[in-house]
This record gives sequence, C-alpha cells and structure tokens, in this order.
Amino acid sequence: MGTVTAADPHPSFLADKDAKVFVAGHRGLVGSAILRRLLSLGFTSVVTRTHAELDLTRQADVEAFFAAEQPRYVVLAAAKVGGIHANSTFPADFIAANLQIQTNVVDAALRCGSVRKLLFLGSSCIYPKFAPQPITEGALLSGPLEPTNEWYAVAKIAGIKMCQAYRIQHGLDAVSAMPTNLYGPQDNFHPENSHVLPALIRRFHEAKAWNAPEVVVWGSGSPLREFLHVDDLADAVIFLMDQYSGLEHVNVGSGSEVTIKELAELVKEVVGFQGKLVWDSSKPDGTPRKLMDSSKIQGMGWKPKIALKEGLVETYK
Ligand SMILES: NC(=O)C1=CN([C@@H]2O[C@H](COP(=O)(O)OP(=O)(O)OC[C@H]3O[C@@H](n4cnc5c(N)ncnc54)[C@H](OP(=O)(O)O)[C@@H]3O)[C@@H](O)[C@H]2O)C=CC1
Ligand SMILES: C[C@H]1O[C@H](OP(=O)(O)OP(=O)(O)OC[C@H]2O[C@@H](n3cnc4c(=O)[nH]c(N)nc43)[C@H](O)[C@@H]2O)[C@@H](O)[C@@H](O)C1=O
Repeated sequence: MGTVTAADPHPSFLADKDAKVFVAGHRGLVGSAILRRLLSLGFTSVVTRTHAELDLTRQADVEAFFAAEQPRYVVLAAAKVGGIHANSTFPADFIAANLQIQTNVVDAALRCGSVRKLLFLGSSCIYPKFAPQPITEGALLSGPLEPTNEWYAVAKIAGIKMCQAYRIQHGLDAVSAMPTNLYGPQDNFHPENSHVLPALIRRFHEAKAWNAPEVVVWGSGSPLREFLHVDDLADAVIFLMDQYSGLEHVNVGSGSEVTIKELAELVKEVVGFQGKLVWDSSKPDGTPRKLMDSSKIQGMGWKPKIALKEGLVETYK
C-alpha cells in the first residue's frame, strides 16, 4: 500500500493525499461521511459542490466543471435517494435523475482526462426480490426486481454497467460498491420519504415529546433488513478506492439482520418511548429479506466495526 513500482507508476489512493478528490453529494448521509473520513485521513484537496451550485443532471455544466477542476479521483455519492414510499410514489424522478447524474459524471470523468479512479455507489436493491440469501455479487440480473423500487434499481444497475463498459472500452478505472441499508448522522429524517430508520427515530422522538400513546409503524413488521453505519461504509469506500480495481461490483454489508419489528422495538428503547406500536398494514413491506454476502470485501481485509445498537444510540444523540 502506498508504494510506487515500475509496473504501477501511480501512488495508491492513500499515498496521494494532495491529489484533488471530487466527492459528489458531500452533504448527504454517505457523502458527508466520506468527506469526514477523507479530511481526518489528511486529504488536502477535496472538491465539493452542492446541488444548487452544480446540478449533476445537466450534462454541459458537469462537463464544464470536470474540465475546469481536473480531479484525479471521484466518489459518486450524489443521487436521488429515498425510502419505500418515495421510491414507489416518484418512479419517474428516481429513474431519470439517477440515470442522468451517473451518466454525466462517469462520461465527464473520462472526457476530462485527469481522473485516475472513480467509485460509483449503487444499492442492495439491484438484486432480484427473491435472490438466494445471503446475496452474492453473482445474483445480479438473475431474476425479477422488487416492484416498490425497480425504477431506482434499474438506474443503479445501469450505473454498474456504465462503469464496466467504460473500463472495457476506454480503460477508465471505474469501480462500483453496493451498500446495504445505511444509517447515521446527516440522514434524511423526512416523515414519509425517508428510509425506515430515520423515519422511526423521528416518529418515536416526537411521540415521546408529545406524550402520544402510540406510534404507527408501516407494513407487517416481518421483513428482514441488514443495517450498516455510514461511517463503516465510508471506511469501505476509502478501502476500495485504495485497494480495488475490478470489473465486478462489490457488496458492502454488516452481515447482521433484524426484522422491522425488532428494529422498531430497538428504536423505541433507545429513544425511551413508553407507549405501544401499531402496525399499518396498508403500507408495503417491500422485499422480504436482503442480506448481502460481503465475503468478497471481507476477504480483501475490510470489516465493519459499529454494532447496530451502538450506532443507533450515537445517531439519536
Ligand atoms: N441511504 C441508504 O440507506 C443507502 C444509500 N445508498 C447510496 O448511497 C448514495 C448516497 O445516498 P445518501 O447519502 O443516502 O443520499 P442523500 O439523499 O442523503 O444525499 C444525496 C446527495 O446527492 C446530492 N444530489 C442529489 N441530486 C443531485 C443533483 N441533481 N445534482 C447534484 N447533487 C445532487 C444532494 O445534494 P444537496 O445536499 O446539495 O441537495 C445530496 O448531497 C446513493 O447513490 C445511494 O443509492 C446505497 C444504499 C443504501
Ligand atoms: C436502501 C434501500 O431502501 C429502500 O428499500 P427498503 O429497504 O424497502 O426501504 P425502507 O427503509 O423505506 O423500508 C424498509 C422496511 O421498513 C418498513 N417501515 C416501517 N415503518 C416505516 C417508515 O416509517 N418509513 C419507511 N420508509 N419504512 C418503514 C417498510 O415498510 C419496509 O418493510 C429502497 O426503496 C431503496 O431506496 C434502497 O436501496
């Protein structure tokens, strides 16, 4: 790590801390965690733009930005993101914005000529609804998708294929990481459009503050989900930027799963809400289970460090 040899004249990512790194989506859950990690590691030239400063769906603006900034590394953590309700309510926004953002960024990264490595972030929803568990990278495109988020999933699958195609045809070192469900600071706590964990933290917190007798939780409570703290994901992203250069995408999960009922009980305990849970069966369950097989990245030497309860307590604070 960090050495320069005749076969590979470039320093590794972690030995190149003065190089310009563009973190797209640096104010979001994932991008902010990656930014914190890069700065704590001593990276000196991290470039960021808010959505208002640079709309990544606009091709000409993205090309002009890359031509002017000439970044050496790119982490693509900007995307149109949301939970089960947002995904099923705004399918056009989810497919269009994500296809546009990733196509513009990957293509501009090639055209500007300065990019040595790019990492694209997908999601575990790329896998078939009934994929064998735990889900290996090889399960991609082996069956039908979960209908509540298929539009987003199709865009993310296209992102993986875009990175592969640009590697094969143009030699661009573009890699893809597929995280499981994430949580942590800077999450989106919108009451309807967020993911389950921030939604429940908010709902239990408000119910406690208002002395409400009950909290409504969506679906049946039986779906299983795997959660990873975003600081662990940020660690994995830096690890892959430094260590991985391959065609296939890489799963990043925690390896442990809970039912939504267990999760709701845990959030209730962490927040200190005393009332009862009521299940709203008119809301969709989504995929019944999506535990990732993360043995590929673990085999390379990365592993998660933050247990769910510990991460939840920190996030609630
Ligand atoms: N959250 C999760 O549970 C999971 C997330 N992921 C993946 O991680 C990545 C990041 O997700 P997450 O951090 O949760 O998302 P957030 O919604 O928290 O953040 C998204 C970021 O993208 C930026 N953005 C959105 N649209 C545009 C645009 N048109 N132009 C420029 N910037 C834009 C936003 O900018 P601004 O703040 O300026 O508005 C924001 O910083 C995504 O690719 C997602 O698929 C994968 C698995 C699970
Ligand atoms: C990361 C992944 O996230 C999304 O998939 P998801 O895992 O199904 O997302 P979710 O977090 O919204 O829900 C998880 C489970 O939890 C239940 N649930 C209970 N109560 C609330 C609740 O209050 N809000 C939400 N959102 N869900 C609730 C909900 O009914 C479901 O059974 C993708 O669309 C896509 O964005 C993606 O890639």
